[in-house]
Amino acid sequence: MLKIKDLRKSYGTFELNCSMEIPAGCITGLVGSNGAGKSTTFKSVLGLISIDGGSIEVFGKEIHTWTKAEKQRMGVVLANGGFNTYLTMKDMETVLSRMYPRFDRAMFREYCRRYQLPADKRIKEFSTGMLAKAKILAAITHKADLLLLDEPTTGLDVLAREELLDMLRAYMEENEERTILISSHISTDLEGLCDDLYMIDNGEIVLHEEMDVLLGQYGILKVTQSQFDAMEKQYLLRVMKESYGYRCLTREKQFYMENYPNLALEKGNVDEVIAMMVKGEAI
Ligand SMILES: Nc1ncnc2c1ncn2[C@@H]1O[C@H](COP(=O)(O)OP(=O)(O)OP(=O)(O)O)[C@@H](O)[C@H]1O
Repeated sequence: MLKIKDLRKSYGTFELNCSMEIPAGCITGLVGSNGAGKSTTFKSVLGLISIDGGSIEVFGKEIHTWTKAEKQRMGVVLANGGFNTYLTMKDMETVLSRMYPRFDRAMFREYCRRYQLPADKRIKEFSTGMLAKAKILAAITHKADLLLLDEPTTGLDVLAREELLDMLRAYMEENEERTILISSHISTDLEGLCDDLYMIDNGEIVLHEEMDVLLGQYGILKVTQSQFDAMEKQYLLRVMKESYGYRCLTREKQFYMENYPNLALEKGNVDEVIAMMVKGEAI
């Protein structure tokens, strides 16, 4: 559905260099800290910035060959901008219905009602959470095949985030070919939503893993110096020195559970895996 190959973009000392494949029918997450390159990746895919190299293919076509038809098949939320806040939701309904043949007016109105988004108030007067919801509505109500969502949950409280994630799940269930690429720095959002996860750090993809594998097979070992010296290290991805000895990230939790039952082993969540991938040393 979306293929990014050796995408390069430099801003001064920052260099983005990434490859990703987003398969149809999947929700893929892109997680990374502030300034890691998430928005730059999204803007590149959308052709909003010029790139320094690499190729980007959506629906089997390179971005420079896209026509209106390809653009209409995408729904987008940008972290910053990309949204005319002088409009009201009523104006937005008119704009979207003109832009997109598949715009679902009934769905738009139903969600405006459910989210208590007033029809006649300018969007620039909305609260942060209301704006986030309005952006999502604009992205999903034209039945897009591919959603590109850059930090869509920013500014939402816990309940509103859950609502939004449920909305995305429902969106996927309507058609099994639908595809989402979503970025967030709230990893719990991605844990419960995504099938696949990319981690980006300082412009580079440092990990690509299926979510089930990440949550099921990754583990954090906390070991003393002597335990570390004695243990098998071939299944360790990263190691970090700690006051008690070492913290180690493994992708083979089961191996250590079976062979070293006395070692302290924790299930790794996405945040811990990210921290280890970024701050730990490769072994
Ligand atoms: N227009 C620009 N001009 C100069 N530097 C830029 C520009 N846009 C982005 N950058 C730089 O590129 C790097 C990556 O920024 P980007 O916005 O892609 O990160 P991000 O992962 O989306 O971060 P955040 O989570 O904070 O939104 C940063 O160092 C940023 O300062």
